[in-house]
Amino acid sequence: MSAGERHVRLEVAGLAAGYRGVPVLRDITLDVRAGERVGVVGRNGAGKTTLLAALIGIVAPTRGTVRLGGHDIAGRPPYVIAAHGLGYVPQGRRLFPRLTVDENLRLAARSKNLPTSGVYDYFPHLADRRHQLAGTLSGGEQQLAAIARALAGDPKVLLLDEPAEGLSPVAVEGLRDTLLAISRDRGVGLLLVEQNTTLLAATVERALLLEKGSVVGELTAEQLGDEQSLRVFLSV
Ligand SMILES: Nc1ncnc2c1ncn2[C@@H]1O[C@H](COP(=O)(O)OP(=O)(O)OP(=O)(O)O)[C@@H](O)[C@H]1O
Repeated sequence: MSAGERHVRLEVAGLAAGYRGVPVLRDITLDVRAGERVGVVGRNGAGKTTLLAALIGIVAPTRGTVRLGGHDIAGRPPYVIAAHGLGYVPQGRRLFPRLTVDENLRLAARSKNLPTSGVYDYFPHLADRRHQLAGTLSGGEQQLAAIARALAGDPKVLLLDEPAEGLSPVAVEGLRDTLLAISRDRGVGLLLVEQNTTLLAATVERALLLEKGSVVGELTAEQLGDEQSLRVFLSV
């Protein structure tokens, strides 16, 4: 890997997408630098999940460009986009419940022939449970396993869809520490869709405000630290 590839930036311009001809994303432009932690906030139905789905190739963009490390990946199949270095932690985790933690990770690592061992450095608790069926883990453990699985594919930028959903405050703290460590140590950029204001405020450096499929503003770290005004933006 060249030094350039280690510092991969996600650049999105004029992205539009929808479902069966109904537009949802209208004109999305955003940028995530190497190691940068960016949030995406917005009310229910604003298009947050659709944005991540369009970036990873699950929903086909109808317009715009998505560049990762200079490669245009818009509209490519998800496995090609993942191979370029975009990782995805979907809402609801979507682990294979009847496979072990380790089997889940090895599936993700296989396409790149990567070892999974280094990933466990960030998840010592999971290392102890690597031979346990993923479906038998607690909610917090499953969330960490879903992130570990994405990390096993060696992403340069990681998309996360509401990882704090359903987690206890203690589990959210663990999640925060893990995300900060991944971004700091590996230079992985994060694009975090999240309604949990505690996790957002503690994790991201800025957040894009999505409304009706467009980015209408940006919240600074200072605004993110003010949970009360953040709740107003999210109307939660
Ligand atoms: N599979 C789908 N088929 C058709 N329409 C969809 C589909 N998924 C989402 N939509 C519609 O797209 C719009 C944006 O939904 P999306 O799930 O991206 O929003 P969101 O901001 O992630 O919302 P939430 O916070 O509730 O998860 C909504 O109007 C939704 O009804």
